[in-house]
Amino acid sequence: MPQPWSAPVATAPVHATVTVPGSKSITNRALVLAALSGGASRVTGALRGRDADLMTGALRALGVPVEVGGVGGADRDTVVLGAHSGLRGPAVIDCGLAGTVMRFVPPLAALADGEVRFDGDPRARERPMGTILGALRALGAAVDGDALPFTLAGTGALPGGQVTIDASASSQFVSGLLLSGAGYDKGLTVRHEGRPVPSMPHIEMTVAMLREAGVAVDDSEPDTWRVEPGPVAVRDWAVEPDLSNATPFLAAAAVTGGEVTVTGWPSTTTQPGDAIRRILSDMGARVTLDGGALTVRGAGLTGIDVDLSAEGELAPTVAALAALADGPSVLRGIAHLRGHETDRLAALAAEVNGLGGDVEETADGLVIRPRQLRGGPWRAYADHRMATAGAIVGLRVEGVAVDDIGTTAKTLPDFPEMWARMLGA
Ligand SMILES: O=C(O)C1=C[C@@H](OP(=O)(O)O)[C@@H](O)[C@H](O)C1
Ligand SMILES: C=C(OP(=O)(O)O)C(=O)O
Repeated sequence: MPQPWSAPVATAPVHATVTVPGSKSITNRALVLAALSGGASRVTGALRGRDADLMTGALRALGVPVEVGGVGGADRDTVVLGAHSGLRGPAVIDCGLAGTVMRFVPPLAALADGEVRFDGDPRARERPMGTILGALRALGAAVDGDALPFTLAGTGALPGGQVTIDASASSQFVSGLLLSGAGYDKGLTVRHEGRPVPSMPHIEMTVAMLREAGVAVDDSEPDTWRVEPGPVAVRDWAVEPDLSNATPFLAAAAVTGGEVTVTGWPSTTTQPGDAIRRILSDMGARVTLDGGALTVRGAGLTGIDVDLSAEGELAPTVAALAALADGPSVLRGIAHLRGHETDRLAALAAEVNGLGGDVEETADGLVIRPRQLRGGPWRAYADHRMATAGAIVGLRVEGVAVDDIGTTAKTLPDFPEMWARMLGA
């Protein structure tokens, strides 16, 4: 186990300008679509982090030529994909703990010729997979399990057609199927039946990027998505900064009464992280977006009653803010967080309460009553967002020690250095 990381306390209001790396969600969609196109393409502004490395590793394993860092490594945030004449096995895919790899690559591998074996981190074996593997079987694929590890025996083509799933545990079941659906003989119609699908902006991101790649998608009927069969256009992709990963830095302004600007904020986006503007403003911060610069000025911090079903990724940041606010908060609509990198509802409650807090789990969220917190250990549970939530709390509570800050490398590889720079260290 690495040494615990002593979260730095902000001894003064934080004033900083921060640039965050590329969006995990956009990077990994762009990589899948680029691989499906079969042509040579570039992804610029790409995330360089574990989840993106796992995705490039998966594509390479399936026979796609991939150069990370541009040709010859000259451009750090560029991924160059070479032309290829089809995906092929045998291959072994390491999904790590990346939802985007474990849910986006099997539908792609269903088009490969040969056997593809999938596995991941110990916790990845517990994350929900049965829905998407069942859907692939219904669409004609031979898959031998309902969770990691499993093997998919590809024949180079998939009949496709119509499938009904319950995607209430993860929007990634829908996104994963849609991303590769144009490659199936009959295309693909996915119908959702069950409790509401979480993280809908992520499905909108999938649909928008498919259309940008020339794929015809019909999403006019609620809970139904139709992807027509056809080619995926060969094109280059430019990745937006990761807005969810910007939120711990913006939170630093809110909890210290400081001012933090994040550069490159898109004026329109499908990223759910954009909702931090509304959330921080509802909690009392002043939020302005001016020419791509998003600035948060802290001015008191009130509690909030918020449904995060569309932007569950923000729950750890919002929970950390709420623990430091001056009134109680309720976070709702996030039962599906129990299937994330860790059970985030249990983890947030355990870690804040471990510092003397008062957090109660509900069926679909958290009730957070701010208390005077004391220093102590903060477990990250191999979850990048649990680690950054600990860092936020540590700005105001002396002696918070995050057991594994390195886990931020999933999507924010330089987090400790970025945090120190923000604090002027
Ligand atoms: O499609 C995506 O890129 C993602 C979808 C969401 O998953 P869930 O719907 O499982 O929450 C989100 O939480 C995850 O971080 C990324
Ligand atoms: C849930 C998350 O990740 P994953 O893509 O692994 O599902 C997340 O990043 O908050």
